[in-house]
Amino acid sequence: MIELAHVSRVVGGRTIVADVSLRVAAGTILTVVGTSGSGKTTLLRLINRLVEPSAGTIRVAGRDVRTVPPHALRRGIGYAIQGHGLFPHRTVAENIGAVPKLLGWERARIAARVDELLTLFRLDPALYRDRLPAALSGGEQQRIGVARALAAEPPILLMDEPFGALDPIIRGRAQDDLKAIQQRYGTTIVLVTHDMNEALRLGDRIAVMDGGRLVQEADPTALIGAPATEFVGALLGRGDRAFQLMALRLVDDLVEPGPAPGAPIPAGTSVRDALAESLWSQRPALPVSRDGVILGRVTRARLEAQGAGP
Ligand SMILES: Nc1ncnc2c1ncn2[C@@H]1O[C@H](COP(=O)(O)OP(=O)(O)OP(=O)(O)O)[C@@H](O)[C@H]1O
Repeated sequence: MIELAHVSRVVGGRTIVADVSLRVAAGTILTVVGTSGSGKTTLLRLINRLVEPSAGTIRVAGRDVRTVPPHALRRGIGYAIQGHGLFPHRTVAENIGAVPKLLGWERARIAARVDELLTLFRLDPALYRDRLPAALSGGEQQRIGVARALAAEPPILLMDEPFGALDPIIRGRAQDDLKAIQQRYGTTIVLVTHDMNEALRLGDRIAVMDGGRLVQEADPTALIGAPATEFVGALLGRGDRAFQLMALRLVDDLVEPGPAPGAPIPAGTSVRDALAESLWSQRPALPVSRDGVILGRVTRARLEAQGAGP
């Protein structure tokens, strides 16, 4: 668990993080959004002691971070940043294996972990293991940066715009991969992003920063349904909120008995994608299947109702 209590950071007389208190429960994802310069990166860097607070207390797994030497603290906290920060003269395998090597892992264990992570990020180990960062695309470098942060299976992962340079398709996949990894290892993640849809999709909870202050911290449905301030509403984009809600919900709970024409959509499809398919294919009801078996149908009326406000 990560706990911030009344944390501030003042630089040159300017308050860049102002009296922030929040908790990130173990095994959950907190996404941090806000305008440029609102203090998001600083908040992240306070957690692994890349910068020190001017006031307040930060606890990681119950320990005040001031009592833990920074290098020891950072061994248990993965850090992935935009621009990835890869070592240019080391291969992909050496980059990913850097922290495990520091921790004294055996070579075979490091090699196995490198291959496991490359596979997880859909990069063929045989093709990528021995390349230098310069021989990778920007998106590949970014994925290696995230793989490196995950290498020693840290219980906590701090991520600063980790998917910023990725195209929308790879970005969507990288988000899915991150969710899968997080669920598999029970990692606690704090992720800074400019992208509200990314924040809603990944966050168990979302923190909204404005001018160094934490203006709201809530789960995605509560944030969309009841933005605390005008600023949060504007950041969400009022015109999108029905669709944002629909993107969070799955068709699975809306399936009813009965027939529907055409190709089925798989269980696990979001309400938003199902509605889009219903509109596009001009079908007022769609069959829903799981593993090739038809479960029933979902009607457009039921899909539409999911976009209603509180
Ligand atoms: N060492 C420093 N000295 C002076 N000002 C700083 C320092 N570090 C950060 N700031 C200022 O503090 C504010 C918050 O910076 P921070 O990087 O945390 O914002 P951010 O929300 O992550 O912004 P962005 O989304 O643009 O990356 C900015 O106005 C920045 O210029």
